[in-house]
Amino acid sequence: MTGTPATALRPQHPSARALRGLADEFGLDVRGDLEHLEVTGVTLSSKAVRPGDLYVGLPGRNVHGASFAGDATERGAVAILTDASGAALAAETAPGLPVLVTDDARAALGPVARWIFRTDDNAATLFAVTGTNGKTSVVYLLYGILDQLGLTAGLTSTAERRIGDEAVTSSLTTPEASELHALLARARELEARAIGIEVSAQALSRHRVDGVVFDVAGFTNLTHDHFDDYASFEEYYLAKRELFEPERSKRAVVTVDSEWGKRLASEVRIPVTTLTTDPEVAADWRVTVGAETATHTDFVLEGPGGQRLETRVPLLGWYMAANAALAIVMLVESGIDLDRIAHALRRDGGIRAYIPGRAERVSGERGPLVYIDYGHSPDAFLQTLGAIRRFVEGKLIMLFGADGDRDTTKRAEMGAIAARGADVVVITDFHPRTEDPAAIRAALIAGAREAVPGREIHEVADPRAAFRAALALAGEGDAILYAGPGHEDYHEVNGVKIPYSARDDARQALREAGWAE
Ligand SMILES: CC(=O)N[C@H]1[C@@H](OP(=O)(O)OP(=O)(O)OC[C@H]2O[C@@H](n3ccc(=O)[nH]c3=O)[C@H](O)[C@@H]2O)O[C@H](CO)[C@@H](O)[C@@H]1O[C@H](C)C(=O)N[C@@H](C)C(=O)N[C@H](CCC(=O)O)C(=O)O
Ligand SMILES: Nc1ncnc2c1ncn2[C@@H]1O[C@H](COP(=O)(O)OP(=O)(O)OP(=O)(O)O)[C@@H](O)[C@H]1O
Repeated sequence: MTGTPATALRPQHPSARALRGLADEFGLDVRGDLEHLEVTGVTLSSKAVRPGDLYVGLPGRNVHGASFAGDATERGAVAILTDASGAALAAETAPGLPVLVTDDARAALGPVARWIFRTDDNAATLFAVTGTNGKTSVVYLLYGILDQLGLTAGLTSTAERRIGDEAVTSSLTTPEASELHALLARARELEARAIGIEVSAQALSRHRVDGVVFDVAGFTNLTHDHFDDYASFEEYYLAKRELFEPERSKRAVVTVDSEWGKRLASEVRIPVTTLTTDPEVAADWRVTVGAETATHTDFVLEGPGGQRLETRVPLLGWYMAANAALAIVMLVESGIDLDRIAHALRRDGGIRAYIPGRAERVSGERGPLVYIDYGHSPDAFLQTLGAIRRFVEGKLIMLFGADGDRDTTKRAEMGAIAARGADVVVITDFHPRTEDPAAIRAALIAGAREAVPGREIHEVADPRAAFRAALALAGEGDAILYAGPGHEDYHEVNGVKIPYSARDDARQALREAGWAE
């Protein structure tokens, strides 16, 4: 893959630091003259280099970053930090560029970025959220509630990075460390009071949140996903548990609905508060889900010392109540009074939050309900289908595909869950990348047929045509769940990102069908 885009949030008034100071601070081996050189930023993508940056050349899966040292120099890099093999490459591609050498440049990136962007001076409360599903939702819920409390907030998610009104599109769920520290520095300039950060297992395994200590870390759940990166549930769990080490987070809020959550709560070495939606499970905080409708979910949150809050989240499904409750308990653990939160939510008639492409309703008042969702794991399918079933009495049609070049072991289960939970299944293409799309569809169909042999299944390769096929099968009182594309605006085939917004296309198809103006 390519590097991070040039559209990261970065400080607009960075203060320069002497490059010699950096070399001394980290005991780096120096090749070249650092005299009078100053550094104002750092990035690991040559394409994102700005004048005054340190370019960090990392060995990647595809290529060694140091081979782009020439590109970085042309864009104004003052030096390169890399490993020994990178130093040799840089000497060829950018002769004259000072080289700082370290054993493991990826591991050095976080602390180096922290030093350059001076993010040890950080006034914002930092929230981290991990888990297989619900991370994006929780950071948007944190952001929404903080806004209702009148506090300038920020977030980094799979969809976007945002500080107040300033936002850029994300390419990774968790930014690389240089991008993360740049964002924290920008947050300081904008006087943000709190930031919610989605932390993936891959980010923990790949040093992306190094150099940051979170005030409160939250855990949602752990279910089948990413078995291309982790060999087993155990490995995947251990990668996530890393977030709750004392070096990374000060306090934890753990949802203990799952066995993994219970185990995590028993293993962490930082103060931990627990939360559950399960009446059979003991926990510090309890969520009781009330009415679940097409537009909102009501819940009551009860905690230690008789603390109680009754509110509503403008999103679909019991799990959004669980996500909202996790966000609220994380805020309480950061020192905000539950009464203050309750007052703001009462004033506004509930939580105000918009989460792009998470069970987002694109249909209007007439015709079938249409939801576009980002769910791409078996458990996300199960939960979202279950949530829609609660209030839809008509036919439920599920449209989806599966990622190419990603965990292939989940495909049969995705097909099976769709066949069990929906009345009609429509299989289409979803980012086939370098795989044969027909083979991906076949694996999904095989899983669906094995689970429910008589289920009505349609196979339509093109997503636009597939959505129209699903719509043609639906009428008033029915619902379509289109899972996978969520907020995304492209479809990836053979390394090429073809523009495609499922949300825009679905709205267009609803107009064509006469269901919308
Ligand atoms: C496995 C993995 O995490 N790979 C990440 C890694 O790529 P890589 O090691 O293969 O890098 P490479 O393409 O060989 O390039 C090597 C170096 O050269 C640099 N380069 C490359 C080209 C160029 O023109 N200029 C340049 O500077 C790159 O920035 C990189 O530092 O470094 C790249 C630069 O930051 C990332 O874009 C890339 O993420 C890829 C796209 C990815 O798919 N990552 C997934 C697995 C991931 O991290 N997912 C999680 C979880 C998602 C979820 O929960 O669903 C996430 O947090 O996003
Ligand atoms: N608490 C939850 N439990 C189970 N499923 C959930 C939960 N929250 C959300 N989901 C499902 O997972 C989908 C993805 O949600 P969300 O984007 O918040 O998760 P995520 O952890 O950020 O995933 P990703 O890292 O892939 O972006 C939702 O659209 C919904 O189908």
